[in-house]
Amino acid sequence: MPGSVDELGEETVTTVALKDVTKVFPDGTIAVDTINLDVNDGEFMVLLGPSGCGKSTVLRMVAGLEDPSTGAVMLDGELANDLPPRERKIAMVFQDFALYPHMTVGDNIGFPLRLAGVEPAPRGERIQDVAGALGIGDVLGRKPSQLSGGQRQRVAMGRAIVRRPGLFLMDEPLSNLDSGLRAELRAEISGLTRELGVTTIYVTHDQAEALTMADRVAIMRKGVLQDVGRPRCTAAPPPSTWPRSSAARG
Ligand SMILES: Nc1ncnc2c1ncn2[C@@H]1O[C@H](COP(=O)(O)OP(=O)(O)OP(=O)(O)O)[C@@H](O)[C@H]1O
Repeated sequence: MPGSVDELGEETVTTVALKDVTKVFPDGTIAVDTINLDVNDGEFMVLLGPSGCGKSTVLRMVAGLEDPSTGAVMLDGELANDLPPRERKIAMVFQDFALYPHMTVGDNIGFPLRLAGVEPAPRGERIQDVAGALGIGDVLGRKPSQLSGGQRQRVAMGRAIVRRPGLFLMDEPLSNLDSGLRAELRAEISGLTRELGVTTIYVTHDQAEALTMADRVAIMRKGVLQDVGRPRCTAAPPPSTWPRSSAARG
């Protein structure tokens, strides 16, 4: 099944399926144990669990930064286990986002477009659009060192979405920010990804973050997927009250 086509005419990925995916590191650590998970087109899926439960390893396998030991990573219905990261057409934002310090904000955001050979005029327009949507349109001429932490994180997001990816992976992107800013950016991220219709997998250990942002939450513990479900619309319930699937383990 083909993915969608981005505005540069390239195919992008919009669905992910993990089939019996296990990751055992060379030292014997079982980081991920027989996980099955489908992420649908346009869905905001949150992977939630305590530190060390294997969330990042799942994300890294989807990105192609780790190979599964066994099982299949499917992108748009096709086996992607052997596909190198840059051929996966996926955008990523990590906790330790790295901006290019010598470039302005505008050049940082526009860098993926420059690499793709997009002409300066349409590139500038697209940078303006993305920066406007992220509320950083007035700092495009600054260097990253002249920005606040929240602004830097917005630039990293802008750089990731500027090519309108079909799939967006985020690993604890807000964990270095203070709580007020985290709440603000949470709303922005979920609003923006929905507006763009981009399929998103978002990793966090923060339950409030998961419940406020997710279409569905996948709860992990000790490498095992314990449950997948929709957060309630009303006040956030504690995890113990969540309906448990018959397949739940551990
Ligand atoms: N390269 C590696 N070699 C050996 N063990 C590893 C390696 N990378 C991760 N692990 C182990 O795999 C397990 C899962 O790690 P992972 O980073 O996926 O967890 P996490 O849920 O994302 O944690 P955190 O929220 O702290 O980032 C942990 O026990 C970790 O120590």
